[in-house]
Amino acid sequence: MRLIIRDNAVHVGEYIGNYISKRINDFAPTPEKPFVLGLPTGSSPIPTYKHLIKLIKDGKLSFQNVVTFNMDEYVNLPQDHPESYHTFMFREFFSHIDIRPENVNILNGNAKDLIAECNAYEAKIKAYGGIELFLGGIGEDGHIAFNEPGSSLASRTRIKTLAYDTILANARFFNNDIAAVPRMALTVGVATVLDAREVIVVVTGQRKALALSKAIEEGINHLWTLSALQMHPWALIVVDEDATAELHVKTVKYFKSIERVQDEVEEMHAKIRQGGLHEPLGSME
Ligand SMILES: N[C@@H]1[C@@H](O)[C@H](O)[C@@H](COP(=O)(O)O)O[C@@H]1O
Repeated sequence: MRLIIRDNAVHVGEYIGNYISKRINDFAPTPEKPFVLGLPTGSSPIPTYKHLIKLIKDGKLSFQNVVTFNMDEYVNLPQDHPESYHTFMFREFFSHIDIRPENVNILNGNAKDLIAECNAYEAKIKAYGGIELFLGGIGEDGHIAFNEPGSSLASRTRIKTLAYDTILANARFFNNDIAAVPRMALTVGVATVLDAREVIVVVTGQRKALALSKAIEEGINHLWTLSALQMHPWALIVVDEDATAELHVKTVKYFKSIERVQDEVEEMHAKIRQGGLHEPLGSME
């Protein structure tokens, strides 16, 4: 695992946006071989979406041959509700870029058969040959997607009851009315995320600092589901200075020191990928 630290949330967004852009451009996707990208909602990825939109508008990147799978969606919230993740994704990202609508995949929280919906989502990801890069965010309790504390680390796409902490945290999007926040969501599982060939997680703000330290300085634990990333061979967490507040100075210094050789390692892997080898060599760190 690598940890990249930037001054603030905007610089985090620029870093991740540039990183994703380079990965897509190096992959050179085509309609037959699209780049499959997993995406999150939440306020943390907004600077990344803003930067990707800029790169696309500047002609440096295209989403014509990118297929996306979103992480989660509320259950029983109308698709056109201002706080549905469908609405969020089109408002913050998709309606500003050149993605084909048929390449956008978001779980349908209003499906008649929610279990069939989740199983079909997993099957569709598999049919595309898996996710190349999954971008994620975390909740204050360390959840990734909606994999709340106690989620199985082997979990797949399924229905989840939201933790009270998450309902409280998300009430800000529903006029601070706790009763208006959906109680359930459909979410990809921890194992669905770990199956991606590469995972990048954005963590910004001091309110995420405890979750970050639990996830990277302690052992793998289902109470902090982000910690499962320790099992992934190609994981990157990009954070701002505020999010490092609970980390040991030694941890911060270590990750800053290994960033110095990162460009060299990246170049080497880009060459390998261009040579047709899509499996990373060993692990990133
Ligand atoms: N299901 C989403 C998560 O995928 C997201 O990571 C989290 C953080 O949101 P924010 O970035 O606004 O703190 O919100 C929700 O719980």
